[in-house]
Formats: sequence, C-alpha cells, structure tokens
Amino acid sequence: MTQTRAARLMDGTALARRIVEDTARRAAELTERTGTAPCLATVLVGEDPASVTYVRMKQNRCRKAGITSRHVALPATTTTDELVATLRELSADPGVHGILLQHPVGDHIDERAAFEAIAPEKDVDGVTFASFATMSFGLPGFVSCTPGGIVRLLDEYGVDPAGKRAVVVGRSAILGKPVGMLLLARDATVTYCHSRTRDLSAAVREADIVVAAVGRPRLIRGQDVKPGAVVIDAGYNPGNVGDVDFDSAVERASLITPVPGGVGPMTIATLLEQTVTAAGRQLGA
Ligand SMILES: Nc1nc2c(c(=O)[nH]1)N[C@@H](CN(C=O)c1ccc(C(=O)N[C@@H](CCC(=O)O)C(=O)O)cc1)CN2
Repeated sequence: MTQTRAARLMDGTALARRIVEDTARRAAELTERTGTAPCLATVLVGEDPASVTYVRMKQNRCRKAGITSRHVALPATTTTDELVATLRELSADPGVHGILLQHPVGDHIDERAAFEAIAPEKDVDGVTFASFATMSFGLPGFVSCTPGGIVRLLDEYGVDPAGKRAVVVGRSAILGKPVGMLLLARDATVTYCHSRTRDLSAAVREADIVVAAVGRPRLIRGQDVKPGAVVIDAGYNPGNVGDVDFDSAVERASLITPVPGGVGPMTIATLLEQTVTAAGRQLGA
C-alpha cells in the first residue's frame, strides 16, 4: 500500500481576513476619537496591468476597513525628480498618514531615491532604509509588508524559526532581504540564495524553512524540499503562479502556502494594519 503525505495548507486568506476585521475596528475607534479617518496615499507610475490591479485591491480593502485612500496616478514618463517631489509633498501633508509607492516604478526611475522621499513615520509599506534598520534591530517602526505577513503566518501555524535553517531564495529590497532579517531576528540560521548561487538545489535541500521570493515560476521543486520542511511561496508571477512547484512540494513539506491564498493577502492586511498604526501615532491617539 502506498502512503501519500500531503502538507497542511497555510491559509493566508483566513488570517488576513481576521487581521483586516481587527484593523477595521481600530480604524473606527480612531475615527470616533479623533474625528479623522486614517488615510493611505497610493502612488502608481505608469499603467502596468498587474500594478493597477494590486493598487485597486489595496484601495478596495482600505474602503472596507474604514481607511480613506488618496490615489496619485503618474504617467510612465515621470522622472525621478518629479516622483521624489510628489512623495515629499505627501510626506508633508498632515491629511495623509501612510504612503505606498507601488513597485516597480520603471527602469528610468531611481526607485531607491523615491522610497527615501517617504517620511519614515508614513512608511507603512516598510520600504525605506530607516524601516529596514528598525525592523532588523527589532525596534519600533514599520516592517516590509510581505515579509511581515510571512512571519505572522509562521506564528499562526506555530512555526518557531529559532535554531532552524531558513533558506531565502531571492534578495530583493522589499522581499528577500527583509524576510531574511526578520527570520534572523527570530534566531533562524539564514542563508540567502540568488542568481549567482552555485547549487541552489543543495541549499534548499538543507532548509527547515524555505522562502521562495525570486519571481521565477515553479523554480523550487518538490524533489529539493527536505521532508517536513515549511515552504513559503512569496512569488508573484503572471497567472497567479508561484515560485514553488506546488503539486510536488506539497507531498514533501509539512506546511505550505498556496498561490493564490497564501502570502498575497497577508501583504495587504499588513499594509492596512500599519496604516492605522501610523494614523494613531500621527493623530496622537
Ligand atoms: N510597494 C509595493 N509594491 C509591491 C509589493 C509590495 O508589498 N509593496 N508587493 C508585490 C505585489 N503586491 C502588492 O503590491 C501584491 C501581490 C499579490 C497580492 C495578492 O493578494 N494576491 C492574491 C491573488 C490576487 C488575484 O486574485 O489576482 C493571492 O496571492 O492570493 C497582494 C499584493 C509587488 N509590488
């Protein structure tokens, strides 16, 4: 008789719904107490269809949670200086409590310069150097949203990273690097893999926790997953395909995030939660 072992799914949709419900309660209390609703400014450069969809999802969720949103749509021809000026204006505007610059912004723009124009107290997407530093040192501040959401999922499913080998595949500024720092802060032994890693399969086979965050469809295959490992798929690829080959990985992992319904919803829930926190601090409540 053959025995099949399939991993438990980590349900990001359900956890995100609970976080958004709690955030909506906090937003209502804050609005009642201060007479001002929390406000998130979303900034989109160009009309990349995926980015348009993500920004719309964020605005819809804001509306449902009692957070107002102000949208700034800029043409694809926007220069770095123009984008920086827009973000500085929003940073100085007392009616805006959080700022989200949708990534990517286009190759002709210096994205880092743009991120750094966001005031740290309004950096609810956790993309500035200041947020990276506070997050890495476990100090008060805002975490990068997808990494923050991943750690919440691990907590929810009772996964303690302490002493575990965590392999992060990808080193982007808003995902790979910060998720590694959060896992390190939880005492995991963290290895980063990237395009110059010599033997990715060998590294992944050692991992108790794998975070796939590279944007390469189905790069991580079941045969490379250590039996019983926790597999987090943070890949966003066209057609809702993750970076993990789910069908093979689910047979080896103990816990795995699906795509869709895993990490994605947690990204937006974290953004909303941090927007209300930012508003509370700025409104002195
Ligand atoms: N400034 C930022 N830019 C980008 C981020 C980010 O966190 N900050 N992350 C990604 C894209 N992203 C948010 O912007 C995002 C992607 C996917 C989801 C999501 O909930 N996906 C669903 C499926 C959605 C669908 O049905 O199409 C899921 O996985 O279940 C949320 C946010 C890049 N840019």
